[in-house]
Amino acid sequence: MVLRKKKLRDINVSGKRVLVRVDFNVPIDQQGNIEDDTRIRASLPTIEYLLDAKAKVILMSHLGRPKGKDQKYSLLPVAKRLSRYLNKDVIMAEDCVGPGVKALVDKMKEGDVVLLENLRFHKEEEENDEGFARELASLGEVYVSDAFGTCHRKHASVYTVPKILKPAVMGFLLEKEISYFEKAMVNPQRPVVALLGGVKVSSKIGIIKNLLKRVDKIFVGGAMAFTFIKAMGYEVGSSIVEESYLQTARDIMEIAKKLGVKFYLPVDFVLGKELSERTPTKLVPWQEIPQGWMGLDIGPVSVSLLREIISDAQTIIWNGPMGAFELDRFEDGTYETAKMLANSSALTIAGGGDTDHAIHRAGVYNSIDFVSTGGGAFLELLEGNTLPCIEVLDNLED
Ligand SMILES: Nc1ncnc2c1ncn2[C@@H]1O[C@H](COP(=O)(O)OP(=O)(O)O)[C@@H](O)[C@H]1O
Ligand SMILES: O=C(OP(=O)(O)O)[C@H](O)COP(=O)(O)O
Repeated sequence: MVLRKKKLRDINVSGKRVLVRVDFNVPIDQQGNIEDDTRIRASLPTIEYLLDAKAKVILMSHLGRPKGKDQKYSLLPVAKRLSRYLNKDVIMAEDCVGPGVKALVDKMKEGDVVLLENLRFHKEEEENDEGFARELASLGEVYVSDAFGTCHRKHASVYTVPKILKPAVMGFLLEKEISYFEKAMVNPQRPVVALLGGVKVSSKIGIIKNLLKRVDKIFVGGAMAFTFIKAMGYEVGSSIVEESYLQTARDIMEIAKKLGVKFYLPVDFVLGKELSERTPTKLVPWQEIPQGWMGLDIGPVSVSLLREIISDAQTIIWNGPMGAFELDRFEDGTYETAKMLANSSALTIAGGGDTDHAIHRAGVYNSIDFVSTGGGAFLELLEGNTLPCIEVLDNLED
């Protein structure tokens, strides 16, 4: 992955219709209130730059996974929020393609902002339909990609439009995501420490294997730890275990040893009888989990161990909660991890949908160097995969 030679600052956008693919896929509650607008704020530098440069800004995004035109998934609440941040009108288009939209963008003036309606109201978006991509492309004179969270999807607006509409460049958010990722994974300051959590070894196996090649130390917490502990022959009570991954877990520990990567597991756990707020709890060392109890968070000694592990780190990468943090009784391990990163002088990078959520809830979002706006896209990068929509931009002729 390379940062393309031609950047947003290098092209002339003054007076031009600039079609910007953003990821405004934000959580919205039943009453239409935006629960977390991080992704909207993350694209403000690109939008504000374009407005300062006197462009006509046409924004497009998907929201959720609607089946057809379901107004529950309208981007109208996003237009209202954006309007507050920009302190100017954001004109909500009735659709994202069609004669009405064409007429609307044709009469835009410099400094106008139009938000197209949810791209996924048309199945052609996810089908990566070329005709649909051409219709979208015809709305602009310049293309800017700022939708990092969607870059792992080969969808029309983010994968095919940049092949049609030139010049096509990355927005500032995309550049920032890539440059932080490269600082952590390609040319990192060492020692590099990876902290992993979450539930399934099966879904993180590619990430663990890729990280083993790149980091100096790795700590595996969350429910994943129990597959490793069981693989070593210990009792884990009714904790979540992936029985079919026990050998994989042994292989991973063996690879770590061969590569000289220090591999750590939690040394104590907060247990519950069940995954519920009302369950009784118990704190035990890792080798003493009784029958009928499940590990739902890492304990305080594990938190101290983590503090020790990261004490000399120059780079820390975190993905996956250390426990079932959605329940108050099992939130401490995850929140302490978040706070530790926030207080560390290392370069700290985190990502993943639940990890992002946990960092917000721990109240330390602004103290971590970089929290990726991508869930799936960030995980793909951690796994060592390239993102198709970034590759498209990398491969364009300047
Ligand atoms: N010990 C545990 N038992 C049950 N669930 C756990 C445990 N540890 C972590 N989790 C759960 O893991 C989930 C997040 O995992 P994951 O999806 O891998 O994270 P991310 O979205 O950040 O990549 C959370 O819902 C959390 O409750
Ligand atoms: O929120 C997103 O992905 P994420 O939940 O993995 O971060 C992106 O907007 C992509 O959405 P999708 O997973 O419905 O294709």
